[in-house]
Amino acid sequence: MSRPVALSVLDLACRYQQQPVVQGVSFELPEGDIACLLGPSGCGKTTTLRAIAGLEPLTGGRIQLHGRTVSNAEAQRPPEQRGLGMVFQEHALFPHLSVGDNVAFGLRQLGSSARRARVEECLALVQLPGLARRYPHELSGGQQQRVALARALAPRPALLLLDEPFASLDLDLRRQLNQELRRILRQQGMTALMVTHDQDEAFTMADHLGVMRGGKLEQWGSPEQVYACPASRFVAQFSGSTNWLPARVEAGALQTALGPLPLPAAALPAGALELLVRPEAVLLGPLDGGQPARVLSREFLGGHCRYRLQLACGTELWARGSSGHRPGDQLGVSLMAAPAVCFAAD
Ligand SMILES: Nc1ncnc2c1ncn2[C@@H]1O[C@H](COP(=O)(O)OP(=O)(O)OP(=O)(O)O)[C@@H](O)[C@H]1O
Repeated sequence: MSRPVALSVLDLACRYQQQPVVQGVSFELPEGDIACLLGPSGCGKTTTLRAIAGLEPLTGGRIQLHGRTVSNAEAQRPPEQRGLGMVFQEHALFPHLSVGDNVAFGLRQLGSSARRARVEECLALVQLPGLARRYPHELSGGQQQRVALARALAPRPALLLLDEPFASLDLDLRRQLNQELRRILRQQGMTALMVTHDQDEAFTMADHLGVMRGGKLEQWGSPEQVYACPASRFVAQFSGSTNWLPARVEAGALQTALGPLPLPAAALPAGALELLVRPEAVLLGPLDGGQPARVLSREFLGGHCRYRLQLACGTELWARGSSGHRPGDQLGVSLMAAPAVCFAAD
């Protein structure tokens, strides 16, 4: 049975100084799921998040929380009446309040002992038990963001909005905090929408991934769908490494330098085509095991190697594989079986 929809965004449009910055954005987020909006700088991710929070007016469309409209072009409910939690990139804590008072900020409706208990519970959740008396300046950047998360979670919001919450931290700490954040959100059954421009972060966090470009949502789907079946060349490129192999429809199949492939179910654009080939879908084997290819270069990356290959027709491809090949080696190359994804040639 499908879960109720916590957040519904329908045909959202926002402008700054008459300039459209978000247009026609629509998606639904079921209760208890985590979504990420991914896209390059300036594509409208933060504006979308701020509109959901009630911090930006809409010029068109509608935002609903649990089926109730909270924003449209005519009216919007104030942010504090939306039951949302928010975590921003940095400078989120009140510097003059202790950690405990920061976390207690949204708990004024509770009695003092219930409030203290909830503060301790939330600090334990973010792995900072016993730090309630410290002040923000006595914490590391990572600890400050954990406190910001505890503060946002404390009133049990119906939806948590996160805008690049760990962007100011170094990569290892960011990875660790992302994993913890996902565990905490799951454990709490929290619905969350996070903005990021980091593809790895989006892939590890999200049940639903929205890829934005130029104020529009180019695709909304699971990370696996977005990666395997990108809706556009841009989404393909933004969601991982790509090769583009020339292809044409002939004799009821897609003809490529790596052999014929079954036609995709979706209609193909007319004219010259290019097939999306992810590097890990290029299978490397003995020369008699596929189309001949020469290794042009090899980069050792620890767990695997990245190879630049040249097919007999001159086409070059990225591939990944074990460390056993050297520049100049002749290999047999084939493609992993997967539904073909093609776009009009660039
Ligand atoms: N207050 C503002 N006034 C005018 N233009 C703005 C304002 N805020 C954002 N913009 C513009 O709106 C567009 C979308 O900005 P937004 O912050 O939503 O993008 P973003 O995808 O979140 O980018 P980033 O990843 O860099 O934060 C950009 O072109 C930006 O320059």
